[in-house]
Amino acid sequence: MENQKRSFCCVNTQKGLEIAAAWLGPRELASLALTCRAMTKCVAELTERRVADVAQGLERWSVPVCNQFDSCRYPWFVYTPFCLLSTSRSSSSSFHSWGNESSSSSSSSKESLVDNNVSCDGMSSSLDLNGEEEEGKEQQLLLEEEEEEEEEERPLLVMECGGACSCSSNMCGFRVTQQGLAVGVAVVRKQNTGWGLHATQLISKGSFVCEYAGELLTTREAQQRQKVYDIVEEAGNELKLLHKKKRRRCGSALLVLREFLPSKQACVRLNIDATRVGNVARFINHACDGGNLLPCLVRAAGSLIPKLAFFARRDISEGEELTYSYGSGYAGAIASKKSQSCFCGTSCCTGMLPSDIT
Ligand SMILES: C[S@@+](CC[C@H](N)C(=O)[O-])C[C@H]1O[C@@H](n2cnc3c(N)ncnc32)[C@H](O)[C@@H]1O
Repeated sequence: MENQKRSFCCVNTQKGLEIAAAWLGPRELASLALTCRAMTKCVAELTERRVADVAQGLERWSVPVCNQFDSCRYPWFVYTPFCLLSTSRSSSSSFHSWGNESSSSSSSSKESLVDNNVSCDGMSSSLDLNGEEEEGKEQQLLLEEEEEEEEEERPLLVMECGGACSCSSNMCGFRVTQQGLAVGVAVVRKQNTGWGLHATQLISKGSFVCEYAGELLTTREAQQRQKVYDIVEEAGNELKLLHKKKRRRCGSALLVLREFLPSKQACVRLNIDATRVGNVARFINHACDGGNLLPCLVRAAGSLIPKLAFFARRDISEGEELTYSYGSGYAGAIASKKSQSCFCGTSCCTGMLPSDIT
């Protein structure tokens, strides 16, 4: 298939040169031919590098791509291991415009956002120190505790050391989500769900997998972008219908993250768009049964903005697809105008993907 594409590209280049021959002199034509050949080589090399490592060398290990299903390449996006401010953000926007859920409660919720006085002592209460039992895994989640609270669907909040702590960022065991992707994964294409993220190693229960990295947007920006994604998707679908091709989703990856007060009232809303700038988490698909990943809010001491991190809900075997529930109460994809069918294949599948229509 790849050879076929390369020869198609060469034929096109040859045709282009034949057409150009009518307009250009022999010297100009020779230099154009050289440029074309160099560009073809460059594109081939770039494609090879993209397939060899989605993370482009920015993670501790490479993330290969596997597509044995069709000839589709994974969507182009800029890789970032961590969240970034939106590139389209105006400089006058303040942090607080990122998403307080209600304008009336703005002052109190702003205060609750800024939590700079968290000490290392406080952190151990929300984390399980497995160091005594298993060497090398200093920080794991107390999953048993989470299971007990599952009925309430309360988000798990993890506190980590950060800029406000005096500990060393390399040595501290309370910074597990701060080093990027923590396990071996591959991006794999499947028939109904498109690209997905699969484990390439055994991941033990409670281990940190990765964070959901992307551009941080204001709610207004997020809503505007989602409208554009919907239009693009609709146009793409119409084109495919016209050419009698199978529908293929554009796979926007805009996620709404909510932090709740103990009263269960949402106080912070973050919009993370991994569609154009993101990390491997943009490939994680939904599963109605909750999947094998547990999304958690992580707050680092001294950092104003919480992040969404995924931990293994149970032992995950090599080759298994990584999934979580988009409708887990505080992390969900922003709604498309049209509802999307779910193909998670679990016994409790509702048939539709959960979405956030706000
Ligand atoms: C964050 S992206 C996940 C990666 C995506 N599969 C891709 O190919 O880029 C979310 C999109 O994946 C698709 N998706 C995720 N989970 C799915 C599921 N269980 N069934 C069908 N489509 C799913 C939907 O199109 C959704 O809008």
